Amino acid sequence: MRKIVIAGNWKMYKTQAEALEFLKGFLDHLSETPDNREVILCVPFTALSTLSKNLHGGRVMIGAQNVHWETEGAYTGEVSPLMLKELGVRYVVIGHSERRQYFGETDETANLRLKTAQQYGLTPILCVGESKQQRDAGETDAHIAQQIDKGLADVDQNNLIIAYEPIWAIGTGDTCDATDANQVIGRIRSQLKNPDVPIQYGGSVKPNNIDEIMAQSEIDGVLVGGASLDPEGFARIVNYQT
Ligand SMILES: O=C[C@H](O)COP(=O)(O)O
Repeated sequence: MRKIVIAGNWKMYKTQAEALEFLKGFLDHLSETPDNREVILCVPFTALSTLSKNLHGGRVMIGAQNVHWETEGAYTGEVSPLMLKELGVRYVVIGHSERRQYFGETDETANLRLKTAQQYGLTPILCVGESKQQRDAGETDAHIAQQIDKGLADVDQNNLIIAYEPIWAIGTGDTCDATDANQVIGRIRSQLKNPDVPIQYGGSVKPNNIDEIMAQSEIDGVLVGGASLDPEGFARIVNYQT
């Protein structure tokens, strides 16, 4: 059985104090859920240490939102996989569309980050997805196939999560139709060497659409942006009903 992975991506939100405040409310609202449901909070670098100390040994795990491909070096502003490991980080988001759009991330740099993350025992979450323009031009599958092909070159598919995030659905409230997302994810899976890689959907996931999204056969979890900032709402997403 493929595992289910529910991850929050806080992006550039929450100070340490706000992160602690979130945690109190979030843990209070989490119900007992099946063992195969992994829960991850991907938070800013500045909140990793605090969350790690306060979640130690619990069921909620910590993820970062980026990692450099070298262990150390003269790379001002970057953070290495060793630095993340030391803080108890287990997961790292790689190749998010916002990193591609604003910070020059490419399939090639995502590939370097993926390989180094795995080398240091981190599980990467590789983000892929098409723009509105690409979707309208009928280029969704070709674009994603290229992101997967280049991004996963020489990558171990036994320690990997993929997130399908149509760019036009991110932060817009314009969720991709669940059956449509299911089909795209099915086609991504058919391109993988390991069909058991968990594949998430991301893009305007909310407490009121999570049940429908998770009812789809190919969707193994969600990567949640805005709705993961609210403790009660994100707990509802984690506690989705089957
Ligand atoms: O990483 C998360 C995605 O960018 C989705 O963000 P959103 O849930 O705010 O649309």
